[in-house]
Order: sequence, then structure tokens, then C-alpha cells
Amino acid sequence: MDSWQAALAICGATVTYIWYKRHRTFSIRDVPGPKNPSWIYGHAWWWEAEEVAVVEKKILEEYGTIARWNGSLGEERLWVADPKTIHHILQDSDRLYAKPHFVSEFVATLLDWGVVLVEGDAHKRQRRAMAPAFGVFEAKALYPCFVRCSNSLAEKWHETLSTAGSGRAAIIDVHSWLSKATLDAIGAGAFDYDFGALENTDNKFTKSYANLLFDLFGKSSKGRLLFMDSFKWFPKGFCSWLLDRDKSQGVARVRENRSYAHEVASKLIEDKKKELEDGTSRKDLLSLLVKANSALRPDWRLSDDEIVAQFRTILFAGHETTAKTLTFTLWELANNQHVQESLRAEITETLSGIRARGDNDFSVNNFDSMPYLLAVVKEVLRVYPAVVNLTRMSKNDDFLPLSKPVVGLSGKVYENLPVPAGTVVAISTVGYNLNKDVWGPDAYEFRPERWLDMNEKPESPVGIYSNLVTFSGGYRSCIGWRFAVIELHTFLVTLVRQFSFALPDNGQKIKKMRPAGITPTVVGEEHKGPQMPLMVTMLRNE
Ligand code: HEM
Repeated sequence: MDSWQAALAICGATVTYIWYKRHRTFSIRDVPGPKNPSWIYGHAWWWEAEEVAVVEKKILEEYGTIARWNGSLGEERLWVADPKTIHHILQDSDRLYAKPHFVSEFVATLLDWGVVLVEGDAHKRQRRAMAPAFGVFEAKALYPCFVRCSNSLAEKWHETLSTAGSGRAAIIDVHSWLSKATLDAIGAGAFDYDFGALENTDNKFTKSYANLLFDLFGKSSKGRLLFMDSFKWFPKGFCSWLLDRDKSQGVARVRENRSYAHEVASKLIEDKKKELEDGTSRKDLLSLLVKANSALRPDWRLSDDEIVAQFRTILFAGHETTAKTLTFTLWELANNQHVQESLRAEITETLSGIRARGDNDFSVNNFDSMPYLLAVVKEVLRVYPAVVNLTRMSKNDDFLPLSKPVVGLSGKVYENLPVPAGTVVAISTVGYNLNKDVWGPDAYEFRPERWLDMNEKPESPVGIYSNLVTFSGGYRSCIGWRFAVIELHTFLVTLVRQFSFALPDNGQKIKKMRPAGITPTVVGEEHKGPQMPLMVTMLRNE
């Protein structure tokens, strides 16, 4: 075959492929969605440029709970905020949907191949080994760690405010403090390891976490996004190979973090194994994991490398997520003084009851009888889900069930939506959590009271916690949700009883940026990375 014939054959094959993709029955081409701003880049930049929830509300208002959008080079994708569809993807479809390899390989630079990223039998095996460390009893046992870390944070704020001009109040970047305190909390609770972040200890591993996610994702450009999206065209493994050679500052920082993490984790695992042999095993998650693992059938056991991967996974999955959730909680309390006052009143009243019974302070079980505290935390988790999208890819052609029919661009009405194999589906946690069909006409408002009025349980809850998709749902839902919820309750009670929060009167505006989840930044100072300056005032001692 000469070169002309070869060129003709390639052109013919390309045209046939494009024709096949356009005309096959299983297509999402007919689904309405926002106009593609660029065939080359798709919507990636459009998402990045807009504030979290602004785009989601636009899509919900204009297209409803299912929309088509584009990846690079014209690729068609789905955006989903419909409860029935999400339920199908998360609960029923181990066989049908997987995390796309090009996303997982990128995230693996941060987490290694731990339970968040592996698929199929490897996931089952890793999850089985981890499950015993994440029960209710185990989460409650970590309460003293959270008390210690939240008290250390309160002490730091007391010191800062006592030396401030007025002696009682100052503007504090609560996000940077909460990020340090939650790193200490996950270190203590999950590994019995002291990061010393609040104390500013000279620990290179601790320092390697400062703004790591923002450096990796927050300084994106169109070219960078295209580069990352292009991994989808390459076979598995290529992306990892390329990232190992990537010289960009964000990836270089992650590589450095990985080498410190491996060093620390290997030493910790060795110590935990020794403690297990000596009968001095502790109650942190890693000790429980090492113990549960050693009792498993040999072919189910995790290797040391896999345990190291869980160490990095737990650190990433459980650190910034809780820090950001707490940051937005304090912001909403500053925005809604009546909510803050009601919460403080409930804390004070509960504490009086505890003291009247002869106890000194809160125990973890007291939170269950604090409906307003529970409502505030659920409402923050609803409006500010730390992970804004769950990305999946259909393994086979599938029909997605819908709560409401979708009217296609052609006028055709779909009761179920045909989705071709290989379609990327973004499950929008923000879109679902703001869906008015699920949460009522005031779904966009921050209103903790909705949880006090709610008494009906949904027939098929979508998420693992309170019908929210914030912790995902089904067999890959967040294994650490109990840990997170107890940590959030503990920090809030400690901080709200000792400090009040208000918006600074300097006209500053907060922008919720998208990279690496939902990130608080100040408008005009986005380049400085995450921050949330609030006016914090010391309250009188109890
Ligand atoms: C507010 C805090 C948190 C939020 C919003 C959150 C959210 C999530 C979400 C959405 C997923 C699913 C990710 C996906 O499917 O791609 C997930 C998975 C996971 N989370 Fe969390 N998380 C939080 C805290 C924690 C904590 C504190 C830990 C550990 C102590 C943790 C450990 C994990 C792990 C190990 C997984 C992977 C589970 C699996 O794939 O089987 N998370 N989390």
C-alpha cells in the first residue's frame, strides 16, 4: 500500500468512526446542555472560571437535573443531579460504572493506589481490611483526640486575640488555622502521629501539606487543563508514566510530599506491627487496620505498600475536606447571626444540663441530643459539599433511570436515557444537594431549620448520610463519614462556646473556587490561595 492509499484508508476510517459515533442509537447528543465554548478545550475552563454553585444553579434553572457538556476535542459528557439517576450509578452499578482511569491516575500522585482509586476485587479487598477501623464505636473512641486538637486551636486564638489591639477581637484567617488543626486531628486520630501543625513544628512532612491542593489544581491554565484531559486518549499507565516526569511546580510538590509520606508511613506501620506483637496496640485507625489485616485470610491481606497507600489516602480524604467544611460553617455563622445565637444557646443549655447532672463537660453522646447542632452541620454539608463532583465512566451501554422525563433537542421525550459505553458522567454533589425537587423551593438558601421540620424519610436515600450525596453513596461511599461528623461537632462546640464570628467590615467578598473541591478565596486575592478572614471575638469565660 503506497502512502496515498494509507492516507485514504485513515481518512475513511476516521469518517466512518465519526459517523458511527453520531448516528448510533446509544447517544447523548440529543440531551440539552450549555453550548460548547470551544471544540478544543470543551467546558473545562468554563467550570474553572465560575464560582462553585453559580454554574450549577444556571444548569439547574436552564436545563434541569440532567445536562450534556463537553470534554476536550468535542467529547460529549453528562452532568447529573437527578436522585434516581445518581442512585442507579452509585448503588446498583458496580458492573456498569467505574472511575475513569485518566482521572484516577492523576489523583494517584496524591493518594497512591489506595481504596479511593482501585477498582473491582482490589477495592473489595482493601475496603474489607479497612472497615473494622471505621465503625461507630471506633469513631466515638477518637472523640478525646478531637477535643484536644480543637482546644489547642482555641488556645492559639486566645493568644492571638489577647495580643490584638482591642484585646478581645481581631480579623483571623480561620481557614489556615482550621487546616492546621484538622491536620493535627487526622494525625492524632488516624495514626497517633503528631504533625505539630498548630505549633508550627519544623516538620518537613507537615510543611509539605500547606496549600498543596491549591498549588496542584488552583494555578491551572487552559493548556494545563487540556493536557490533563488528553490523558483519556492514552492507554492505562501512560498518564502515571508522564506525571512521573512532569516538572511543573504543583506535581513536583506532590512528589516531595509522597516521598516524606512514604518515609513516615513505613516507620509507623513497623511500630504498629511491633505494638501488636507486644500486646500494646492502640486505638488509632492505622493500629486498628494493621490489627484487622493481620487477622485476615492471607490472600485477603493488604501488603505493606497497600497500607502505605491507605495512609496517604486517609490523610488526603480526611484533612482538607473537614477543614473546608468547618471554614464554611464559621462563614455561614458569621453571615447568619441568628443561627450562631441559636447554636450557642443550645450549647450553653446542654452544658448547664451536663453540669447539673454532676458531669464536667460534653461527652460524644451529648451531641445526639443537640438537634440544632446536628441541623447546622447537615445544612453546611448540603450547601458546601467538599467534593463537588463524583466522576464516573460507563463501562457498557446503559439506560439511566430518570425521576422526570428529559425532553431532547429533537423534541423526543426520554423516560430512560440511553448512555453509550465510555461516557464520562459527572455526578454533581452541589447540583443534587441544591435540587429543588429534593430539598424544596428554598433549596438554594442556607437554612438549618429545614432539618428540624423534616420528618419524612426518602424511599430510597441517595447518600450514606442524611440523603445527602456529600459523602457519596453505595459501595464506594466515604468510609470516614462518622469520623468526619464527630470531628465537625466537636470543633463547632469548642469554638462557638468560646468565640463569636462576624464578617469583617472591609467589604471583602468571598469566592468559592473550584479547584480541588470547594475552596474559599478572597475576591481580588485569589492568587494568594485559600483564605477566609473573619472577625473573631473572645467571649467571656464560662
Ligand atoms: C467533611 C468531610 C468529608 C467529606 C465531604 C468526604 C467525602 C467523600 C466522598 C464524596 C467520597 C467518595 C469519593 C469518590 O467516589 O470519588 C469519599 C471517599 C472516601 N473517604 Fe471521605 N469525606 C470526608 C471525610 C473523610 C475522613 C475524615 C476520612 C478518613 C478518616 C475519609 C476517608 C475516605 C475514604 C478512605 C474514601 C474512599 C472510600 C472508597 O472508595 O471505598 N473521608 N469521601
